[in-house]
Amino acid sequence: MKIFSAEQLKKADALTIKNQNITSEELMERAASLTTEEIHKRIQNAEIDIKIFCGVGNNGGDGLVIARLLIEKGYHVKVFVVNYTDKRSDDFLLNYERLKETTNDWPEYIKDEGDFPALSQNDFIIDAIFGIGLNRPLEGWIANLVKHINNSKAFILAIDMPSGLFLDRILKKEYQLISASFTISFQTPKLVFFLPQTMDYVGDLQVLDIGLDREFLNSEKTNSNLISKHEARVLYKPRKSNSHKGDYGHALIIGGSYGKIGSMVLTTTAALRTGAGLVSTFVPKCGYTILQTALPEAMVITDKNEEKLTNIDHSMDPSVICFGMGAGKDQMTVQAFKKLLQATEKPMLIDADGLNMISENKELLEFLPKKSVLTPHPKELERLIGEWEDDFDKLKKVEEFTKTYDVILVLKGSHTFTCAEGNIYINNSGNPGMATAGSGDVLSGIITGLISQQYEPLAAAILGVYLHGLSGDIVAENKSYQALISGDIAENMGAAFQSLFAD
Ligand SMILES: NC(=O)C1=CN([C@@H]2O[C@H](COP(=O)(O)OP(=O)(O)OC[C@H]3O[C@@H](n4cnc5c(N)ncnc54)[C@H](O)[C@@H]3O)[C@@H](O)[C@H]2O)[C@@H](O)CC1
Ligand SMILES: [K+]
Repeated sequence: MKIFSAEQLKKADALTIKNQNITSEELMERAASLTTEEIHKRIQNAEIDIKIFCGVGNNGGDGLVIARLLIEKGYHVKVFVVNYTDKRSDDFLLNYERLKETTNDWPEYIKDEGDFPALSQNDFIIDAIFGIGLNRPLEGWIANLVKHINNSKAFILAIDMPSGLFLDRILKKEYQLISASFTISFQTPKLVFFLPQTMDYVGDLQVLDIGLDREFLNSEKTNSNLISKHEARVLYKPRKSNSHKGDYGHALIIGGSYGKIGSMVLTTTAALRTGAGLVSTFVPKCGYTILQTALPEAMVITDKNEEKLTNIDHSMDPSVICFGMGAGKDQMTVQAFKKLLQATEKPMLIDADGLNMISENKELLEFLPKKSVLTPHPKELERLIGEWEDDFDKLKKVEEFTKTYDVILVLKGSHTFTCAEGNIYINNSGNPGMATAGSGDVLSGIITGLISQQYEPLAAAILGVYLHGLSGDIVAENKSYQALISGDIAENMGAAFQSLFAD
């Protein structure tokens, strides 16, 4: 699903109104009635106090329509108008009049701290103060109102987006914004819903299709995309019935050191479970028996050294090389890695200590094969590209890095971002149970397994990240977040592939 900027969303609204020959007020009614249906579905006529805070722009207008429709369904609703300016949008005014016609209980006005209502944690609060029209940080009594709402500990539903959040920048900590329990957003999600610094303010997310102009949504260019099942599915390449293992490539997985051979087992299992035709591993001698025992399907070649990699002499022509898991950073290993990079032309996958070695020996960067996939977690990324001011600055630096070295960066996190060629693909599968040792090793194996099967490295990264999350979701459903271990993610790749096409 494409992710648009505020300007693009406004353009989409305007085009929809024109092409569907409707008024902006009808579009607002549509968005708000779909939202009301969702609320009704969830709270099922519960006897709770619903308190709706409405701004005086169109986000407030949405709030007024939701209030009217909820009152018509018999809910107990109290509306507060957050009077941050004397100007009102036309659709706010129109719906203000309509609300008055529906109920004799006039909305209360909030003009300063003295007007703040008492809130209880049993209230159901709807935040319709600001949406995509916010143009400066919240200040004065409005900021205090947001603090008051957040402090209530009530359930907060944000309409379109939490008030105070910007779509294109991160505010300094001192500024207030609504910390929502749930956000219902219109048509397309917003980038800030997925950034580590802002995602917590959004709570659970639901995006409602409000029927904006299809033509615009399909043709408008954007560089951010959310990858859900539909987007992942189109990347999948079915297997021909007339095929043999040679068609699915030969993956060579290199890494491990004394005490860290387990990471190699995880990566190798994942590459096999993802469908690589052949998988060989290259490990220090101490890994031989472990890998041969754990994975009879894999071939094992060893370094001369017992405990670490010193000379990667493989004399093969693998379809893809994956390097770094558990490799350590010994100087001899750095030299072996350098030689490997110099001798490799095909895109590689580089993870863990492979990335750390590059960060500590920046001269290695110039030998990176083009289109290689690098999979750093946040600390590894920081070592690689340096510190960033905030998440937007990070994305800018990541873009520069991927363009300079012509590589694909997979930024691992609760929402993993795959970045290449100025584009961002945000993953929408996975769960907190996957924050566990070895989860990244499994991801490396999955992506390697896909590249081995002739997926383009970028497609392999996007699909691999999605399948990794999907497998984790399947495991968590059966085992809980706590009991999920990374080997389970590799073992359940079969269920993940099946689930990719199950609706
Ligand atoms: N345009 C449309 O057709 C639709 C719009 N919708 C809603 O409309 C929203 C956007 O509405 P608006 O563009 O009216 O903008 P908002 O309602 O988000 O903001 C209203 C106004 O607040 C003022 N403002 C901004 N920052 C402020 C601050 N820090 N302190 C005080 N005042 C400030 C600005 O003058 C701005 O125009 C969307 O988020 C969505 O909720 C939906 O109804 C769907 C259809
Ligand atoms: K809002």
